[in-house]
Amino acid sequence: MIELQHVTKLYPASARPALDDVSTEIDKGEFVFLIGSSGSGKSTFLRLLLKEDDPTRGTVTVNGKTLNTMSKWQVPKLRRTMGCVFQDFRLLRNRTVSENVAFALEVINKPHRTIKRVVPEVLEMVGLEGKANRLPHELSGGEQQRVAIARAFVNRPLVLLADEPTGNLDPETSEGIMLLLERINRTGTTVIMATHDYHIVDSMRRRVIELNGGQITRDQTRGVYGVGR
Ligand SMILES: Nc1ncnc2c1ncn2[C@@H]1O[C@H](COP(=O)(O)OP(=O)(O)OP(=O)(O)O)[C@@H](O)[C@H]1O
Repeated sequence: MIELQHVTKLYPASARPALDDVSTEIDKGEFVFLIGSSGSGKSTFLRLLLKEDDPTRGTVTVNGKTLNTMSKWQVPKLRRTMGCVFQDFRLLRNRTVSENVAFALEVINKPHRTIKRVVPEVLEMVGLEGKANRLPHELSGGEQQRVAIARAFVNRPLVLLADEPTGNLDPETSEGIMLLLERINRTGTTVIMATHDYHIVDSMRRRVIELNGGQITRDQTRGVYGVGR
């Protein structure tokens, strides 16, 4: 479902490639940890999957579509099949919890009656059913991340990309977030998560792809974070 073939990404004015001849495949329904030190290329990897950037060389395929040759007007359709979660939550500050989630459906023109039905369902799934009318600043960090996950998942994406989703959270709260991502993964959604959190990687024992200087140096099923931490 996701394939990178000999992908190299060189940013302008940088001597070293952010990704250097990366080839890998990720199947539907997999849960993959993307690990590696700061600057190893994890975010670049995720950005290429979203076509936020194009590779300098090589091809990126998502769900049977080659992104390199995809025209601009097709990009929103691609992104509709992918949900994203970030370390800093990125919620709309002046919108309530339910408005934040509803917004993801409004922008793709879902009918009002669908939005009214689906938003409470997904808020219940993430454990926020009593907090629909709160503003983001009235929530804890873990709760804000749950809203972000609800927003990313409400459209039932094929893939969920998470860039350090537990980076701002304490270990206990992180565990709750991981249980939620596991639950989403069990619905058949592919989850790709960039992380530095070795406790999480070691306890979950899922596929681990390690990047080092833009190259894949390890790809292990049921992997651990590794010795180099
Ligand atoms: N827009 C950009 N312009 C120039 N260089 C960039 C840009 N984005 C990233 N880079 C460089 O590409 C390399 C890979 O960066 P990337 O953000 O993908 O790493 P990362 O593994 O996600 O790091 P971190 O764990 O710190 O988030 C780094 O050397 C970085 O400086």
